[in-house]
Amino acid sequence: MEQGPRGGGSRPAEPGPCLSSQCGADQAASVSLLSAGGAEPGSRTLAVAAVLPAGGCGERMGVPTPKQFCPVLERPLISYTLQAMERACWIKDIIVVVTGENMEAMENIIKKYKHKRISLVEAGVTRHRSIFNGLKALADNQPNSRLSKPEVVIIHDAVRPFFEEDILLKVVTAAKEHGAAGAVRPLVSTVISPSADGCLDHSLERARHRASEMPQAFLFDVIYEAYQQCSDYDLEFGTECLQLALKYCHIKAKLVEGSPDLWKVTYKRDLYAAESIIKERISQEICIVMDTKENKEHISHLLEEVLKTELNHIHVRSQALYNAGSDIQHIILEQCYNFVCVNVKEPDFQETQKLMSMLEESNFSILYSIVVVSVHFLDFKFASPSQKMESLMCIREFAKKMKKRKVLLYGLIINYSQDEQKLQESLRQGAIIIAALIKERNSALIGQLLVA
Ligand SMILES: Nc1ccn([C@@H]2O[C@H](COP(=O)(O)OP(=O)(O)OP(=O)(O)O)[C@@H](O)[C@H]2O)c(=O)n1
Ligand SMILES: O=C(CO)[C@H](O)[C@H](O)COP(=O)(O)O
Repeated sequence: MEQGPRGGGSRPAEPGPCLSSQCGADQAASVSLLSAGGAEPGSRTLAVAAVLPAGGCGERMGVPTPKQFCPVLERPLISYTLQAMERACWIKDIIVVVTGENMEAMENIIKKYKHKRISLVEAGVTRHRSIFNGLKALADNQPNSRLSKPEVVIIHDAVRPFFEEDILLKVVTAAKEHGAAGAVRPLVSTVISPSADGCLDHSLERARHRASEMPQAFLFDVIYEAYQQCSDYDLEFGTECLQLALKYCHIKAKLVEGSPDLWKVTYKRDLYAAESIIKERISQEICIVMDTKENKEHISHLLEEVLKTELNHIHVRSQALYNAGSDIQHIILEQCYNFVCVNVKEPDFQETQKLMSMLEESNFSILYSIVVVSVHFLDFKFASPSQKMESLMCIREFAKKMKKRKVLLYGLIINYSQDEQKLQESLRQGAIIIAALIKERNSALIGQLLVA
């Protein structure tokens, strides 16, 4: 059964050229055609839409939830794909094709993560049938549709969350010129052909073949015509849209080399790989929140210096607590989801509490959990870490409360020794613990007090 498109977002008011990935979701709705050297001044704009098949059941994943809805860092996989697609503000409409039974779940995801420009269409029983349904929704003369036919359509699997705007631009530009285009990768394994008795018949020369990945893009009229003409056999068993354009419209697709991250999440191990990639990406920035920015001898600055040297692949910046409020939103918008809050004043937990209130007021990230490491100093020669721990026990309850608001809060006590060498050693140990907490984002460890 098919269903007409259900709008999940609003259409941009005025189409206009926009090539920056920074532009807002509602800003522009068309892309200037690119030459090899960049945007052609004065070139006319191109209406582009995208169809994302998301109507599969993920049999090979072997879990009850279809893989596109499986949580990765507590957020459904498909939300990452939509976020990546939305970054291309020149894509006018994004058609997500889902089964009737998952329609409501999809609507909730769109609402929760504030996805824009999305319309939902009901899936077919195979991937090709789902894509065809998505294309039908974009074709002319659809009753009660707010969608209009694009010149170029991108087709991209909902379960390929990692792609940059650059590859979208490349396939769209090539599709405009050649009629069809798709991302490809070198083969990892050699492809062999078995004979009926299960023995090797022949093997293909690996260097002469490519793995077909996504995204792909087509002149809309070409791919729509191909789907209208193709046989039931193609719709049932076909796996390659570029082949349909060749077979039915005699269009030879341009092949564009893509990045290794374009792979399709298929097996359970792919979910672990996806999680690692996302963790790696969001652990690249740390903001140290301290009570002062001036005194370079201050312990906060010593910690900042050690973090910079020990974690040299991570960008470390600092922010004075007294005026952090207005800047927190900005810091998160700049893709920083990690804060180290240095507590030097009494009572013990004051600075961290202040940072938490600021985070709450700033209506923080809806996309990723934020890690906050609450750092406390103590000279172990004069007081034992267990004494300090007692005074910091409130962190447990506080961490539980903040977890509900997508903040992962951990505590860290660092030995503030008068001995320069010992101090450097515990600061180094502290930096290693901070890096591990940020990298792992382990919710089982929230509210724990670690000692360096
Ligand atoms: N009837 C179908 C089947 C698949 N897809 C979508 O096509 C993409 C790529 O297909 P695939 O990886 O094969 O997904 P599944 O069919 O879900 O996986 P499996 O083959 O393991 O069951 C996925 O986003 C999937 O949701 C679809 O929209 N409609
Ligand atoms: O790579 C692709 C097209 O080039 C498709 O993602 C792939 O063929 C889908 O096939 P299947 O649904 O059987 O995994």
